[in-house]
Amino acid sequence: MGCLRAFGMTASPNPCKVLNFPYGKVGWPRRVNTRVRMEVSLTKPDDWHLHLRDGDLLETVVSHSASHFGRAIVMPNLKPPVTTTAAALAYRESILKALPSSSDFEPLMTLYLTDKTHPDEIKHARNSGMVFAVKLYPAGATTNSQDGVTDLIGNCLPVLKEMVEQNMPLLVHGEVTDPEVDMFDREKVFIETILRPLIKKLPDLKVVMEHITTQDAVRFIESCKEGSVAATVTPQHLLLNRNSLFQGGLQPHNFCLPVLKREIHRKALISAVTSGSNQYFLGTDSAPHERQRKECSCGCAGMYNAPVALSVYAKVFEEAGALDKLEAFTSFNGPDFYGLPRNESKIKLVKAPWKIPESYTYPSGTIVPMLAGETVDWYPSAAAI
Ligand SMILES: NC(=O)N[C@@H](CC(=O)O)C(=O)O
Ligand SMILES: [Zn+2]
Ligand SMILES: [Zn+2]
Repeated sequence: MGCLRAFGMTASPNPCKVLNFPYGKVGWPRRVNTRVRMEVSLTKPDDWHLHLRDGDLLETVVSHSASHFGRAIVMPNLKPPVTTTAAALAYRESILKALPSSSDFEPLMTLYLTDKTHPDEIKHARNSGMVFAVKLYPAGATTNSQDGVTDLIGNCLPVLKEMVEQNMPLLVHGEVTDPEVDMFDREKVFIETILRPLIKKLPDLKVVMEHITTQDAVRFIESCKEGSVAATVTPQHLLLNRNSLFQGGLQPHNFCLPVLKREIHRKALISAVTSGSNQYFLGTDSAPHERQRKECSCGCAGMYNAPVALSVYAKVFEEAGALDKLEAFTSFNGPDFYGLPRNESKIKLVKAPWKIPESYTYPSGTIVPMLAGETVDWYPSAAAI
């Protein structure tokens, strides 16, 4: 369990007072002064949904993830997509090469499912010991999904059956692509027309519904078997609603897919992740795009949140009075679902103001992080306790 500490900044024989969870019952230390500082100690979190890209952008972004996270499920939507185990292993090597030499960050690789993926590829993936899941992008749904699946059951049933055999999870971008369906309803329609029938047909398939955004998705996850169907939730879908796309003018850096939703959906996500259910875990969906590709007439979807993700999750859980539930979400539920060991090392989150950089530059461009230039309350300390 996480450890919450509060300590005064004035000299005292015992400046550090450790409070037991739930801290709401224990209350604050008596000698509260205006400069009380809080820390949360967490088992090192993992990121179960991450876009690391390639080339020089990879070198810039990977260190941000590696400084806070132990492992990450690395999404395969490169150009060309990572469709084979051989390509996944080569991508893994380039990620490891891009890491700072002291880092023990572990990339967990995935395959990009296409209409043509062969069931043998799933066996190779499992035997490699380095590939942990297969990602479904409905063709046309999101960034680099042109090679995605056009008819899941029609074209991929043998592969899905092999995934059941190999206990290989299917990670789902859960939106329909029919242009007739309203942008804000695409997740809900996907659940009813694709996901529910899929799970009925293959009840033993492990599925992660990625980056859920709606009350409908929460209800769906609740209706499914624990340990078999789970969901990742991003910082942006917990912190922002769709108003933030238009606040003071069009805000391209708040555009991601699935698009931000109404406040009732954000509230449903907060209730879900703070409920204590083990079906939800951390997946940032950190998805950097070069600044010009977001600030243009047809901007890309994706928010670069790796540097701020833990600060945002901490804020959301704190405001919900549920800091005691944070560690399961960040560090336990994900590895438990994937059948991997929990991390052993710790990180700490310090409650202290931290101004987010306006941007990060890399040799061929600039990326703008989520909450650029704003100040957040929680600061993830890279140092292990
Ligand atoms: N989330 C996004 O808006 N974009 C992601 C793709 C994805 O996860 O759908 C990207 O790779 O840019
Ligand atoms: Zn997606
Ligand atoms: Zn993604």
